[in-house]
Amino acid sequence: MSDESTGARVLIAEDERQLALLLEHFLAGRGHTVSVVHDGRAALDAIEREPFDVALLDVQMPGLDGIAVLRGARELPMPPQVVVMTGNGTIDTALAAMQEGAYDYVAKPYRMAEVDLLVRRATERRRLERECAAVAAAPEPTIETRSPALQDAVATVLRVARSLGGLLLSGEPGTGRTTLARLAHGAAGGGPFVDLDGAAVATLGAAVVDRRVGAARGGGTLYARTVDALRADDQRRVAAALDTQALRVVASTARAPRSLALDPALRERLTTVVELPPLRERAGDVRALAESFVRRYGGASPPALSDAAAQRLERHAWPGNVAELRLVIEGAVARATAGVVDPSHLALP
Ligand SMILES: Nc1ncnc2c1ncn2[C@@H]1O[C@H](COP(=O)(O)OP(=O)(O)OP(=O)(O)O)[C@@H](O)[C@H]1O
Repeated sequence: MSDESTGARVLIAEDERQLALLLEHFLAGRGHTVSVVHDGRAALDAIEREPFDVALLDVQMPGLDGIAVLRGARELPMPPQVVVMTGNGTIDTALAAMQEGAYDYVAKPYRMAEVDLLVRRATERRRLERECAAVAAAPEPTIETRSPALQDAVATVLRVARSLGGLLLSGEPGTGRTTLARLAHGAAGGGPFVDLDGAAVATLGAAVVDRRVGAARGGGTLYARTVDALRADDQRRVAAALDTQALRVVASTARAPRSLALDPALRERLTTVVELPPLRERAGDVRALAESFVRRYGGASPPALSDAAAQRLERHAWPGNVAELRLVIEGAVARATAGVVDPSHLALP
């Protein structure tokens, strides 16, 4: 990792070659290690290959634009801090980029001193982020549940986690598929956890599949979320990797296994199938999870969950499952007065 004294690893993605050259010279002169690419696809490739601290992305580039590169980068476990360079002075693109997780933006024409300051600040942010990630990596992902069906699902996942091979998690969004995939990975102990979002491959390009599969080699876990959105040939690539590379594939889908149309090569290699029941079918879980989230978000002296609020929560259908419940409780805790969460604090339809 770079710090102030050794400089940062900086990627410049800029299609105006003269400008890219100027930036490169300037930043190298400030002690940074600089790589330059001239289009979005090359930028994303570079970010996937090398752990840059900061990426300066031009918004308008051939192929993928800066925002698409930013999106792709944000999928990686430790993305660089992104500074977006807007060409036409429109603030809208810059704001959109910030919403997508960019660190900051700079409008052309800019002064080199501005870029210098931004790169230094972004590097500092990146250093802090790394330190936080190291701490956050410690707590185990947890599934709290009183539902026998979900308890069985967790037990099955833990049982098969140590062996390499394929696991299919079927459940509505927010039921804990990602959490279970991480649990399986943690139980297996070791190797990287690599996220491949089937729904994002269309934007990121098919090469991303090979790269993510490659990254999970050697005992790692490939989490193929929304696996049914992968094209058939990409599904076959994942299937082939299961035969030839030492990795674990955890695939997830919102579809029920019987209505899931997968390429047969992949389907037959996902030998363990686990169904996660939706929250509305898990008696007792709504209240127990709500109380757990109140404690989690309530700080030093968390409010109490009133009976009326618990009953209101239990009447809701939870289309977004636990993820939705978590957000509702987070908001309610912030709004709670007099140490009690009551129905008026719940933002429910
Ligand atoms: N049974 C559970 N106990 C505690 N926390 C849970 C449980 N199920 C889910 N969560 C939490 O709810 C949130 C959503 O879970 P998760 O991301 O695993 O769901 P998902 O099915 O992968 O949904 P998505 O694909 O939309 O992310 C996470 O913050 C997770 O920690």
